Amino acid sequence: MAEIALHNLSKTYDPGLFKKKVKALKDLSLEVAPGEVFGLIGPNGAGKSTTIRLILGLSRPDTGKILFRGQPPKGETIQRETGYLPENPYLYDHLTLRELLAFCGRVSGLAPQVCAARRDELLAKVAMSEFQNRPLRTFSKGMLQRAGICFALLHDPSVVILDEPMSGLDPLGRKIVFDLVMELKEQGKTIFFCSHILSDVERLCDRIGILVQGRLVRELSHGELLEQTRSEVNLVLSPLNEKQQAALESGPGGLSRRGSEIIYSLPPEELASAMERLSSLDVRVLATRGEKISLEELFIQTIEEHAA
Ligand SMILES: Nc1ncnc2c1ncn2[C@@H]1O[C@H](COP(=O)(O)OP(=O)(O)OP(=O)(O)O)[C@@H](O)[C@H]1O
Repeated sequence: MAEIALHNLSKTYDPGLFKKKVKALKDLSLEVAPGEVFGLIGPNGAGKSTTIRLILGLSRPDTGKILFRGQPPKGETIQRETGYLPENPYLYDHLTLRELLAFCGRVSGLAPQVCAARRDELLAKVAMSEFQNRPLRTFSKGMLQRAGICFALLHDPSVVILDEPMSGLDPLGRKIVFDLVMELKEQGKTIFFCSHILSDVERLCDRIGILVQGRLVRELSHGELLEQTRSEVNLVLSPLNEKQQAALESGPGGLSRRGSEIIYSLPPEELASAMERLSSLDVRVLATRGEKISLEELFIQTIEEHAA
């Protein structure tokens, strides 16, 4: 049974009189299995945070349903079972980090000794032990992010939902959080996260969904991603006439357009014969691109294909 199942969710925001309604999600369906790491990626405004808010019951869908372990989620189940890091954690400014975590432990019903042990462990992991007695209003963006991570994980939730966990972190902070998420994955936690840092998504996720303008336009398992991003030579070609295009389309490799560029993609072993074919067709190669399609390129291709 799926840990989280979203069935045909739609969500429209109505910003008020004379303002255009925003269709943030359109018929979104996806499932996250227990112990799976699911990465939802998409351009700004694609609907990622909206999806998270719906999963957590912080906002209601217009249509569709959400199931948590096969049941409509109840507030206390979500609170107990999930840990949530929002995109911009809003934490109580006047508390110190230590006070915040003590408060969080009490609300979650943790015994004081358990809470103290979890607090010390998490603070050490995100390298924040030395700042625990400082009020949160004195924290930088990256420090708040690390504090938010401790807040989300203190009660040892089985499902972890992270909205841009690397936001505002320096390279060392990013590595710390990356390692922490990897550790959660190894512990078998179910993780749902959104990030614009695609190299992290690629390394951490068992499955990736690409959201464009509120629609899930592509879903890939890690294996499918490796297959998609296998080695490939991308040649940027001079403009093609119909005859040249037809000749190239009938041979190995694929033609696609990226912006104004015409790209001819083929496996490296086909390169020599392709160059001969291009020369005989009088097609010029303007540039040769990276030999591996990165998730970044796949992401941009997908957005260009689906953006209206
Ligand atoms: N409370 C709101 N009222 C009106 N429109 C909203 C509201 N919240 C989000 N939106 C709109 O819904 C769409 C989806 O927003 P959402 O925050 O889910 O996108 P996102 O994918 O998380 O973007 P980002 O990557 O920039 O964080 C956007 O067009 C946004 O402007």
